[in-house]
Amino acid sequence: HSNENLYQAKDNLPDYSPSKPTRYLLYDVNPGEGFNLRRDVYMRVANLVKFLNEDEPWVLVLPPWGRLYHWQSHEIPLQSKISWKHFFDINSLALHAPVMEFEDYIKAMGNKVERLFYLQRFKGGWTKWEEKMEICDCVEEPRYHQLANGKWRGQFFGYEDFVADKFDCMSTQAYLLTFKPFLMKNITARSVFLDRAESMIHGQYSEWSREWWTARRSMVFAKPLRDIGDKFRKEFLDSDDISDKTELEVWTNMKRNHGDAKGGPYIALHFRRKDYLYAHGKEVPSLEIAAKQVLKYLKKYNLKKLFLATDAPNEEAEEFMNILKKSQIKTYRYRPSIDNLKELKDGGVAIIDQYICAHARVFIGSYVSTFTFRIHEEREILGFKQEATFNRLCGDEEGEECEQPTKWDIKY
Ligand SMILES: C[C@@H]1O[C@H](OP(=O)(O)OP(=O)(O)OC[C@H]2O[C@@H](n3cnc4c(=O)[nH]c(N)nc43)[C@H](O)[C@@H]2O)[C@@H](O)[C@H](O)[C@@H]1O
Repeated sequence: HSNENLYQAKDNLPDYSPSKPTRYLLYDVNPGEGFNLRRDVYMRVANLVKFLNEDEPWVLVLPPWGRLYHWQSHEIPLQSKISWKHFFDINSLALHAPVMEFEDYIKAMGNKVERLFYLQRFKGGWTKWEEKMEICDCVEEPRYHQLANGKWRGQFFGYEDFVADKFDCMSTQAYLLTFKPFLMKNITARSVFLDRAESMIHGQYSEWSREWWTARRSMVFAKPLRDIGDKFRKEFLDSDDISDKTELEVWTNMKRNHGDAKGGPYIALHFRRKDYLYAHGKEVPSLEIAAKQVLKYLKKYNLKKLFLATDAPNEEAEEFMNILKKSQIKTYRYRPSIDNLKELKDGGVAIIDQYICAHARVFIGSYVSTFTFRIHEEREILGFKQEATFNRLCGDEEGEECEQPTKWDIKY
């Protein structure tokens, strides 16, 4: 492992037998999926690589970010080929499983992968759950095509020269651990690409939540994004880690109890709008009713400031803030300049929003939004009381007593 671009925590890795060369696992996700579901898929693939490393040296190649449906800022150039270090702290990821950026993989192994598998369902679906996987005909038209030279081309994150030597569709209905014997025994390729990796199932959550949380805890946000979040907290929200009791440690040493964290003197709201109005209309309140609910929380916790994270168009956000203003509530939003936006990109801004939400005294989220879920988890890691975290806005028709989010306990 002399490659300096391979981030790995040395004391986290077993002694490899020198006879086993490093193998590489690459993956991608259904193009329609958003940023925060992709983060969940990462946790599964990272755990697969972690378990592979118990027997063989494997490195997880991080799929570049880009071309996500929700990244709609047109003021900045096409957002693609963004490396992971832009959003996450790579050294923290590497304390969980060996990882490397895609660009570094290309430098080491060239513009190709040996085997490419397109994960798909079984034809005809299933009636009873049983674990199985099988290389077979493609159920749907795959998003890869063969070139005259026999190699396979596909989207590959916008890397136009990248190819696969061999392509197969593979029907799977399996937990991630079942992929381990397949990768170790059934195939010998040094590099393997799993597309549609979201179909890989983590494992039964009750038994597996510790493993899931370990991977989750390693997903620390990149330092420059945390710094911007901290600056905003200090400047506008009277919030800092010492008074809020939210100091970060290296995640492997960090273990907090519910109630250890206090949070800054503000309430944070993640108000998902746009496509959510169509996808979950019943559970998304009108601006008026949302403001009413927020006021109730502010009163209950005796707070005056609201931090608003939202994907709403600007005019809609302004309208919402004006409603609250009538009740003397000042609402803050993180709004980067165009230059900052160019640097941070939509994904960086989303993370700063999540980071600030994670540090609030009380958080209110949006119904079944993975953006909200990742904030819940961040707050579990920091050690907030659960009643300060697992709250959501209720839809107008649902009434104020609507069912609140499931408490997703951190496990160490
Ligand atoms: C309806 C479904 O919603 C699912 O989204 P959901 O789980 O909320 O969460 P995500 O998968 O992250 O997708 C939502 C995206 O919208 C932007 N976004 C949403 N809320 C905010 C916010 O408060 N601040 C900022 N800065 N950006 C926000 C951001 O780019 C984020 O990644 C999608 O994954 C599905 O594909 C589908 O569209």
